[in-house]
Amino acid sequence: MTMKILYGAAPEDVKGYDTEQLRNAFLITGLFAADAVNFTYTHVDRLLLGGAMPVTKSVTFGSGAEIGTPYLLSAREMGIANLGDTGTVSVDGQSFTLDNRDVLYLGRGARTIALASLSGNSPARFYMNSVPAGADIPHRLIRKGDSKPVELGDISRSNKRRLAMYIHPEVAPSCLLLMGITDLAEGSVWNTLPPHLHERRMEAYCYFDMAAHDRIIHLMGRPEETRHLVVANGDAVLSPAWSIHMGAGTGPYAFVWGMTGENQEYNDVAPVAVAELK
Ligand SMILES: O=C(O)C(=O)C[C@H](O)C(=O)CO
Ligand SMILES: [Zn+2]
Repeated sequence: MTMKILYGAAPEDVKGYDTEQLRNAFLITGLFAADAVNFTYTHVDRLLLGGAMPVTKSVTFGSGAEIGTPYLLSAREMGIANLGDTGTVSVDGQSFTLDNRDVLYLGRGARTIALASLSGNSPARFYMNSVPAGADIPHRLIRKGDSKPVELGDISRSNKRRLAMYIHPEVAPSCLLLMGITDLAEGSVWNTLPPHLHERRMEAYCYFDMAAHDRIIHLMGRPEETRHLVVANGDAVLSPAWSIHMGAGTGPYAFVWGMTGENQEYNDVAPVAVAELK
């Protein structure tokens, strides 16, 4: 298991960042390496995010040595989304089978977590978000069919998409983690219109189901001074509370969004008109 640390950055820092500094601070790559578990610990609301792609063997994690607790989830909850083919997650002897776009909620107190693919030829790709938790909530598998769909956008504006809420008070409660998956309609390229800020929550996106040659142009920053990140398949971006987020792809894509902060009010956002962006 690897654990990289990101400290985050303030808007004033970003004013002077070149491309490499911006990417180092906000872009997380290499999450899905074969037979590895790669985590990034961020000081942005202490969101921990990670990826694992078991191919020839199962991979295990759960030690809290890196974060100063007996187990990684001694004081945390976690969402695990399967972005690949079928796989299993075994938690302290309890086994869950996750098909593509199923999400497993792990409550505080889980100790040893083993991840495996049904077939190494078409592996599972487990994407994980974890945040500090203040209560014990039972582990729960949320299948794609159990998620709450929300239709957004308009095909004539190239931004039609279906957002599916998984870890959300109306679907599967958690302490402060929110997690869902947004799929773009065929021919649509734009996500998250209108762009917005949510001062009370940070967010992370993981873009997936992209062709190797495609890229997402992910927009971030203060509305009056935006920046962009060029993002490849399987990469994640951090969106601090002060940053807008939206993006467009050069081909088909989907993304997992995860949030944490003061509340779980999905609609507690301040939209920004596109015409106000600079
Ligand atoms: O396409 C969208 O719109 C989204 O998926 C938006 C994210 O869910 C989001 O930014 C939530 O705050
Ligand atoms: Zn948002």
